[in-house]
Amino acid sequence: MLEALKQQVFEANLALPKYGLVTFTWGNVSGIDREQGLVVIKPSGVEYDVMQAEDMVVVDLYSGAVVEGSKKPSSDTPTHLELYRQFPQIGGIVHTHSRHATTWAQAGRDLTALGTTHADYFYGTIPCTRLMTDAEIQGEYELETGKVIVETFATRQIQPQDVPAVLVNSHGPFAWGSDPHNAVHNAVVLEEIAYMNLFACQLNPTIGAMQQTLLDKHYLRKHGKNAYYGQ
Ligand SMILES: O=C(CO)[C@@H](O)[C@H](O)COP(=O)(O)O
Repeated sequence: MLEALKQQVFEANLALPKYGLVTFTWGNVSGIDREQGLVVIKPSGVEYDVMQAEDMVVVDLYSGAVVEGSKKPSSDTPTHLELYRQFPQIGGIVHTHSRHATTWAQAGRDLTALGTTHADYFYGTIPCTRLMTDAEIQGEYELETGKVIVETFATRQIQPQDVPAVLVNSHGPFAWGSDPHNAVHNAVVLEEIAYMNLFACQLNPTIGAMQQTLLDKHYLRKHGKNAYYGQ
């Protein structure tokens, strides 16, 4: 069942160490079959260099129950599932601890759009969430992490298809896209932007957001008026 999606998710997970986004077994990528209401995700704690496509775990979008696979699904599975349920346009999600994006997340700082590299992929600020409460952390932590991401986009009126990434405060980045490969692509660009912003802000501490006209030009020429993955 879902062999093609398992292969896609497997290859997307292998791209994380390839692009230097993870160390050890950190990070995870998932994909979704919305017709069947099933999510395929990386197994928990498995080294990338021994991982196989058949190790991918299939879980139910709504219950989170494992419907196929012998290994434990990623510890971040409830976060992925909440994002799929609340962001119906996305087809793939990636979580990493890529060092520069995680640095901004630990600092509790948004990634402001400072240049066209950002504008080509993200239509404005990439938000950092609020700190989670003790109750959220001590409760269903991973589910609550997903909820605080959704809350951030709702309260700041940011469309997830226009800004396919977030920094979870004190934790790290999540990125998403039309499929697992696209989600990883966005995660790689996010890390590049985090790296460049770090030095741009040091070189010019008073730097502000880029011109709206330039942001519009670069994002809309690539993604179109619907701003939905290049439509
Ligand atoms: O967020 C984290 C750790 O803080 C994750 O990146 C884990 O390190 C990955 O766990 P598994 O996917 O292997 O369960």
